[in-house]
Formats: sequence, structure tokens, C-alpha cells
Amino acid sequence: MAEWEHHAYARVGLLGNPSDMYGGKALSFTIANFWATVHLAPSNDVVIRPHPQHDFVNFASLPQLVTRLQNEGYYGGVRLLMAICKVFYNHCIQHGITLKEQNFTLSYDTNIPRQAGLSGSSAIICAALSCLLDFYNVRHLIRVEIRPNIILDAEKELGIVAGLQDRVAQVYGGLVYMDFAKEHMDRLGHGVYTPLDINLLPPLYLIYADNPSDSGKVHSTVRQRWLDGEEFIISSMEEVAQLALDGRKALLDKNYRELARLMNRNFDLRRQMFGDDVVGMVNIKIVEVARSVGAAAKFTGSGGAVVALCPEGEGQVLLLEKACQDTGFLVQRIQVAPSPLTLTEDNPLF
Ligand SMILES: Nc1ncnc2c1ncn2[C@@H]1O[C@H](COP(=O)(O)OP(=O)(O)O)[C@@H](O)[C@H]1O
Ligand SMILES: O=C(O)[C@H]1O[C@H](OP(=O)(O)O)[C@H](O)[C@@H](O)[C@@H]1O
Ligand SMILES: [Mg+2]
Repeated sequence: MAEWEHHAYARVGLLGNPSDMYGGKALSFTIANFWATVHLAPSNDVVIRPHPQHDFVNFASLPQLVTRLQNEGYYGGVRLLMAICKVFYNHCIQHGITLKEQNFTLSYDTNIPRQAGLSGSSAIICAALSCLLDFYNVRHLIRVEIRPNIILDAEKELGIVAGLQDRVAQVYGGLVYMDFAKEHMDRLGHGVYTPLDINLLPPLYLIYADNPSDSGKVHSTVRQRWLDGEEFIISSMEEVAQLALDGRKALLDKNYRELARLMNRNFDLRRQMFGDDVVGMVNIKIVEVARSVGAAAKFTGSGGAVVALCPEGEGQVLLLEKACQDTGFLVQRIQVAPSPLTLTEDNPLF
């Protein structure tokens, strides 16, 4: 019997994040440097297989258990897979989509640095959703622009505070400009997503440290201040959203100095809104190290990993690599992952 396996790649929020969570705009892309894989095989029962490392519950000692909880938290990917099964099933029931009565086993693997703002959580869910769409042969019944909502609903189900940006990038793949304006969200139930040519992107670098942070915790206070109508948060989020629109123009114009300016502004606004305690000293240090050689730098997501641009070219890249090496941060050239979606006659984005 047929089995399915799907990848979903880590994503970089290049500009506009986190305004995606506040009716804003984002410019994001998937990267081939890291990915999650989910495998689905038909089976007698529905089985969610724990990952031997990420869902490990067998410890050599109490200190080892405590270290693991301190470094990685209580949860691995099992709850993500369970949640997408539930949300997918409910979506199908609510939309009159009939599912065949057959069961399956889901297993997963990932090399995305954990809780590093590279969207490791939604990568696992996105790959699982792809497997379910194929197993039940319902891909044509669940439109591509709806899929990010389903992935987000699975995380909401778990109480994880997150936005659509990551999920859109991972469902569409490649480089996507996204507009989450309230009028689109209210009218369509989703944002307006415009795939762009990945060749517009200049060489970019990823810098990160082994320093997991919980994106839900990061977002909780700013979200509340935004809901309370705090003027500073509202106007700053609007400015962050505008950076994505300006960034799209800078990319089309190949104006990388302007792109660098916008990236720096994006991080500075985040820092002002969230405050240094929430942004985190290690994260601030990564950005400062990149900026010390004149590179532009901002978070890829809510913290952990940083995307850097060297507008001066190769010489500056060498300086960046040296500065990261000296401070113990990992740096690598970003490989953009192109879109996996194929064009078909009746569905331009499948
Ligand atoms: N690499 C991973 N392996 C297993 N589970 C993960 C991984 N990354 C995230 N998760 C799960 O997703 C939840 C939310 O992660 P999140 O803070 O959003 O990190 P990220 O920035 O990687 O998406 C975690 O509490 C955990 O249950
Ligand atoms: O704060 C951000 O930039 C993003 O935070 C979350 O992503 P994560 O990879 O978990 O840090 C959130 O899901 C995104 O919508 C935000 O843009
Ligand atoms: Mg996440």
C-alpha cells in the first residue's frame, strides 16, 4: 500500500514580522538549510509515533531529566501531530469533506533548531497536513490559501501563540509577500498571498546560538498591550508592516542598501516594543555582532536565529564569519527553498 512522506522547510521572516499577528504585512521565505519530515503509512489503528530524541521520556538520572526540561521544555512534536489530526478531521466534517475509513501511522523527524524562531513547530504540522491531504486524497478540496489557517488552528488548539506568517511561507514555499489587513481577513478569511521570484533575494546569512525561546511567552505581553489599544504598539506595528511593503519594492529595484536599512529598522522597532528582557541578551548580542561589521540584522522569527545581509559584498561576509566565530555563534549562508507547489489547469497553486 502507498506511503507518503513530506518535507516542510524552516522559514525566514525577512521583513514585517511580527506584524502578521496584528493585521500587518510580511515578506518571508523558506530555507533549504533545515526541514522537518513527516511520514504516513496505512495501519490498523491511528498511531502517532514519538520521536526517539525529541519525545524522549527515559532518563539516566534526575539531573538529566531536569537539564532536558530546562533546555527544551516539556514538549516535543507528538502533541503537534495529534493537534493537526484533530483540526484536519474537524475541518473536513465542517466542510462536508468525506474521509475514507482507513487508519494510519504518523512519524516525524526534524533538523530545525528547536524554538529558534525558524518555525520548527509549524514545519512539523505543515508536513503532517500534506501527508493527510494525500492519504485521504482531499488536496483538491482544501484550497492552498486555507491551509495556513488549519496549521495555525492546530497550534492554537495547544495554546501556542503564533501568527500566519510562518505557515503561509511553509505552505507556499519560496518567497511570499503577505498582506493580513483586517479587510482581507474579514472578507476572505485569510490574507492575500503573492509568491515572488526567489532570485530577487540577495545572498543572506543565518546566525544563531543554541538558545531556545518560547514564542508564545515572547508574544503574550505585547499582544495584550495591542488589544488594550496602546498607541505606541499600534503605530509601531503599522510601521513594521510598512517595512514589508517597502522591502518588496527594494527587492524589485535590487536596492540592497535600502533592504539593509529596512531590516535594521525592523529589529529596532521590535526591541522597542518588546523590551530587552523579552528580546533576550543572547539574541541582542547576535544582532550586535552582525552590526559590528556593518551587516544588517534582524530576527527570522520571535528570537533565536538572525538573518543578516552584507550590502558591501564578499569582504564583509568574511568579516561577519570571523566575528561570529570569535563570539561562538553559528553562521551559514542561507539556501532558499523554492516553492513545491505545481501549476495545474484548474488550480494555479496546488
Ligand atoms: N524541533 C522540534 N522538535 C520537536 N518539537 C518541536 C520542535 N520545535 C518546536 N517543537 C514543538 O513546538 C512547540 C512550539 O515551538 P515554538 O516556540 O513555536 O518554536 P519554533 O520557533 O521552532 O516554532 C514546542 O513547545 C514543541 O512542542
Ligand atoms: O515574532 C515573530 O516574528 C514570529 O513569531 C512566531 O514565529 P516563531 O518561529 O515561533 O518564532 C509567530 O508564529 C510568527 O507569526 C511571528 O511573525
Ligand atoms: Mg513556532
